Amino acid sequence: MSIDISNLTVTYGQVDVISGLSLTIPEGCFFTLLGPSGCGKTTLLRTIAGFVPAAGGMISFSGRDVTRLPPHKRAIGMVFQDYALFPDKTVAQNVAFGLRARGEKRPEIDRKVAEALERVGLDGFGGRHPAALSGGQRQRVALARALVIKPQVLLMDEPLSNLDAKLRIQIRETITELQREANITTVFVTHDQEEALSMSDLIGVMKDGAVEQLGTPQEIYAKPVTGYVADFVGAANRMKVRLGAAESGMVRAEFGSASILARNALPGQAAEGLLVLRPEDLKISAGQQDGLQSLPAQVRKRQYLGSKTSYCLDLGDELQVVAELHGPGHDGFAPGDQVSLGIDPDLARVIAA
Ligand SMILES: Nc1ncnc2c1ncn2[C@@H]1O[C@H](COP(=O)(O)OP(=O)(O)OP(=O)(O)O)[C@@H](O)[C@H]1O
Repeated sequence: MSIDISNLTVTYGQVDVISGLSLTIPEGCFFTLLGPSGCGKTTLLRTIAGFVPAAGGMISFSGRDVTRLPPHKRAIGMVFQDYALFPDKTVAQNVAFGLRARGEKRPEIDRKVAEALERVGLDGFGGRHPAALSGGQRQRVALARALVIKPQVLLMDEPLSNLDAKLRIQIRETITELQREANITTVFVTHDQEEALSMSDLIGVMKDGAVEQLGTPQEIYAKPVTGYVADFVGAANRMKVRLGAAESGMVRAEFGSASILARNALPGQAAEGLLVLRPEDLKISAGQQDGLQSLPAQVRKRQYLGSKTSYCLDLGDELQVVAELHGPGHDGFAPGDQVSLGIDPDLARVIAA
């Protein structure tokens, strides 16, 4: 099923939380809504599910208008942050719930429940109650319950947030494996950029009830179109720059008394822009580096992080950037050192200010 959202408006009281949002999620896609608390991710997900009514616009699943349908008629499976299991039912009864509601027969239910539990790695746990399970196991039960009804669309609202870091990575893998196996169109809500980047086919970065940028994880990370996206996904140095002459996709970005060539990712002609430099794309050396543009800099602070070292560098004119070095000798510079900051013009981008 593809999901088509067109001109959607969602209102709480008098306030439009989502206004005129349009979005297409292709069939089989693992789609993530990523954004900070309060940007409207959950509201959009719950509107797709049918728990929150649309005040305007249309939602359709592969061409079928579902805007006015209640959740149980939308063929969706849903997984919540707090698991939402029935505490007085066993694991097997929890997973069987949707099949029972559909009036399926006992042997068929037992077979499907056993198969679903096996797929999420909970073979033999059917007789336990949720209270006798760990958080990760509970979320696996919730996943089995959502998938056992063979939904056309899987909707997940921060399903990993209550789990510790190690479990989160394990369940992340379980979810993506099951999603790929069933090729089920999935909408996943998170505020965690690592989850979004590692799991998704497509990410919609949300801000104030709108999708600010839609793209693959690689596009969102390497080619953010606004400062908001650059800042929210990964760390980024952002600098207001004046723009000099543009030439074949490149533009001269001027700041303080220095300037560099950078990729021009601005939609039109502009006098100003925002230069975005990822810390890991910057190089530091004692002298000029081949093929890179060099700026004189002084090490202000150094933070040793084991696999890498993060340096805060003064560029003069009260400008600072953070550069991260990896590989042998990454901690080889000290505060006060005069260095050369190397910038690859292809990895420096100017976007709208
Ligand atoms: N039932 C409600 N009544 C009124 N306002 C609401 C209601 N639910 C959410 N809101 C408001 O709508 C906006 C979007 O909330 P939503 O829960 O969709 O954001 P979110 O991005 O999912 O945030 P979080 O990550 O914190 O869950 C917020 O400003 C929130 O305060």
